[in-house]
Amino acid sequence: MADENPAVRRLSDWEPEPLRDIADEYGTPLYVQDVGRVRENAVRLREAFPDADIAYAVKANTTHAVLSALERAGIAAECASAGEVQRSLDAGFPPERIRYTAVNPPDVDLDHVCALDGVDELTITVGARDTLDRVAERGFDGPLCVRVNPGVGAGHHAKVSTGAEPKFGVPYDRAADLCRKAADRGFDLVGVHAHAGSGISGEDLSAHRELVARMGELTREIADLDPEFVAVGGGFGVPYRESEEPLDLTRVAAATREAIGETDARLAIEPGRYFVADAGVLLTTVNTVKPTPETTVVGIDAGMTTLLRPAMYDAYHAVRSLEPDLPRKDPVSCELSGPVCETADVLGRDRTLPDPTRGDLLAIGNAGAYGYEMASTYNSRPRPAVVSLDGTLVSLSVERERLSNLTALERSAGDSDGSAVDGERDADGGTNQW
Ligand SMILES: Cc1ncc(COP(=O)(O)O)c(C=O)c1O
Ligand SMILES: N[C@@H](CCCC[NH3+])C(=O)O
Repeated sequence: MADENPAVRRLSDWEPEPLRDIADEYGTPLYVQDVGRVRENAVRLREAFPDADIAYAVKANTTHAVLSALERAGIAAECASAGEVQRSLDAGFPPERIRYTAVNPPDVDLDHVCALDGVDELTITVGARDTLDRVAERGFDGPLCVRVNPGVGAGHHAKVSTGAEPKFGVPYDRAADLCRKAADRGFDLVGVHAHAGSGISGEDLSAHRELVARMGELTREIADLDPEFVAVGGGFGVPYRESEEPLDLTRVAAATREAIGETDARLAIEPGRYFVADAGVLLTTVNTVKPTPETTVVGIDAGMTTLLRPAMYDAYHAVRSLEPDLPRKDPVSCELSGPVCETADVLGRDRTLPDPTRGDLLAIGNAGAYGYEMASTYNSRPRPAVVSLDGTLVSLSVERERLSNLTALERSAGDSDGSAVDGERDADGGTNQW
């Protein structure tokens, strides 16, 4: 019998017909996110970490459908900005299930979060003494967590290895002191937090173990402060290549429990990618086929502004034609090039496609995490639409951006009628972002 909740959903596992119908109806480029698969990923995380507090790192995919599904599944929300906090509240997360991990937070973010109804139930994680002072200035007296720089980083690329970057968290050997000072100042110190980086593979868990061991040690050092939880971040990788094996979550959980050692604090984890990556595909249409001496260039309507990961991290995403098996000529090796005027605008090199032809529909795999979230409007390219899939239910989650949206915020000198517009300084000198 087929496994009802397999550890990975590969691009080849997606049924082509429903995706073709969705592309016909909504056009391309288009992200399709299967909310049912997001729930399955949540179930496997729960089974592997039955005693842990599990949060979803919202930055991976903030679509309302994803957030509300995870809220209903009882998962918490880990947020990197006031915008993510607001989206989580809008999706129904109660403040007590929201953790705001503030990294060099702009004033507007702290102003917004600290003025929210129920802010005294929401946990703010601070990674600098300055941030502690700034939340105190705003009267925050809710649950507080200290982000620690564990000095151990990991991840699929140097640009996503955070654990040893000075930007993130209080240096490990000063963390206990900051926790004590916070408690002395009357803060409700509920936990400590660290995150090694993103895309940790099962092949080498040594960095993860080391980070967890250090956090266990720190938790014992401040045991007299009674921390409720020790958060060891997210970063669980997913297989992007069809040949890669999925992460063995049970093994990761066992390694985590062993490394953390004795503590009364609850373990907390906050994966992002793991919940959503294999639940999403990006659909794109071939618009140009150009044989060259080096390769066949296959021009598509998605590019680095739609899916930034290949340009930014040299990330690999599987590609597949969704065309029916017509009699086609031999498969060809090709380069998938986007419409953006940048050399980096290539979503895949040395890929084999069956006789690519103008109008073909292609699917790009594992696009559910950090896909739409990192889309931009560079080259004045409107961002794509997002459709959610839940069983047989298909619904539009995010409308396709239009050219008129791109210019909607523009002002010309002399346009102003003297009234305040968003982005101008308001009366007390702040900039209004809401
Ligand atoms: C603090 C923090 N927590 C969690 C995550 C989620 O990482 P991932 O999506 O790799 O699980 C990130 C992103 O790397 C992060 O910065
Ligand atoms: N955006 C990165 C991962 C997240 C890093 C955030 N700390 C990626 O697409 O792999």
